[in-house]
Amino acid sequence: MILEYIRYRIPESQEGEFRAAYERAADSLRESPNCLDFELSRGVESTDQYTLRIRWDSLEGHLEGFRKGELFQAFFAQVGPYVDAVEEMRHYQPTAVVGVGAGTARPPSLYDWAGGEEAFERLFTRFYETVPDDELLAPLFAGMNPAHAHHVAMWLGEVFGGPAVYTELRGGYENMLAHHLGKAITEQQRRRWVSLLVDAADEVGLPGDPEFRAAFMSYVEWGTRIAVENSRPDATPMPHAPVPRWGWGVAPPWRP
Ligand code: HEM
Repeated sequence: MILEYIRYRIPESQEGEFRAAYERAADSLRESPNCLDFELSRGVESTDQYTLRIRWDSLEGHLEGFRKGELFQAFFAQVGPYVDAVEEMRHYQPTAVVGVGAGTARPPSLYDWAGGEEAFERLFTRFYETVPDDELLAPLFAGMNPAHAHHVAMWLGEVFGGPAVYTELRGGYENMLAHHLGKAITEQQRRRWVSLLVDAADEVGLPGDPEFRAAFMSYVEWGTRIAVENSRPDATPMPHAPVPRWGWGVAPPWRP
C-alpha cells in the first residue's frame, strides 16, 4: 500500500469549479481497482489549500495500473486544468506508527466479552465432559489427549481476540489441522459437536446476548464445516494459514 498526496493552492474565485471538477474526477478513482480509498480536504487555517490523499494498492498499481489505463484519461480531463496549482505531488510509504484513538469507539474483543481465558476453559471442560456419553462423538474422541479441552480453549481464545497462546505453545494452524486430518468427520457428527457446544455454552453461562451468540455461532459454523472438509480422506487442505481472528461482524454490541 502506498499513499499519494497532492496539494493544491486554489484561489477563491476557482474554488467552486475545482470542487465540481474533482467530484466528476472521483468516479475514475472509485472505478479503479488499484485505488483503495481517497479524500479531498480543504485547509481550515488557509482555505485556499486543498489536499488530495489517495491510498493505492502499490506504487506500481498507481503508476502502471491507473496512470497507463483508460480511467486516468477521464480523471485527467477533469483535473488537468489545475496542474499549475499543484504545490506537491508525492508518494509516501506508511510507517509502523499507526493507531486508532480512544475517540473511535470499539467494542471489546469477543474474548474479553466472553470473560477471557477462564470462560473458554469452563466451556470446553464442560463440553468434553459430555462427549464420552454421546454415541456419535465418543468413538472419535476415544483416545483423546487429557489436555484436549485446554488446547481447544486456547485455540478459541486466540481466534476470538485473546493472546496468541495456541500459536506460540501448540503450533498454530498447522497443528490444529494435523489433528483433523483423516478423521472422516460426518455431517451428523459435526451437527452434534455444534449442539453439544451450544448446550455447554448455556450451562457454563457464556454471554447469551444476541450479538455475542451470533458472532460465536458464525465462527462455530465456519470452523466445524472446515473441520469436516479437512477431515475427508481425500482432502487437500491448505498446509499453512494464520489462526483466524474473529470479530463481531455486522452486529457489534454497541455503537458510537
Ligand atoms: C470450530 C470447530 C473446531 C475447532 C476450533 C477445533 C479445534 C481443534 C483443535 C485446536 C484441536 C487440536 C488440539 C490440540 O492442540 O491438542 C482439535 C483436535 C480434534 N478435533 Fe477439532 N475442532 C473443531 C471441530 C471439530 C469437529 C466438528 C470434530 C468432530 C466432530 C472435531 C474433532 C477433533 C478430534 C477428534 C481431535 C483430536 C483430539 C485428540 O485426539 O486429542 N473437531 N480440534
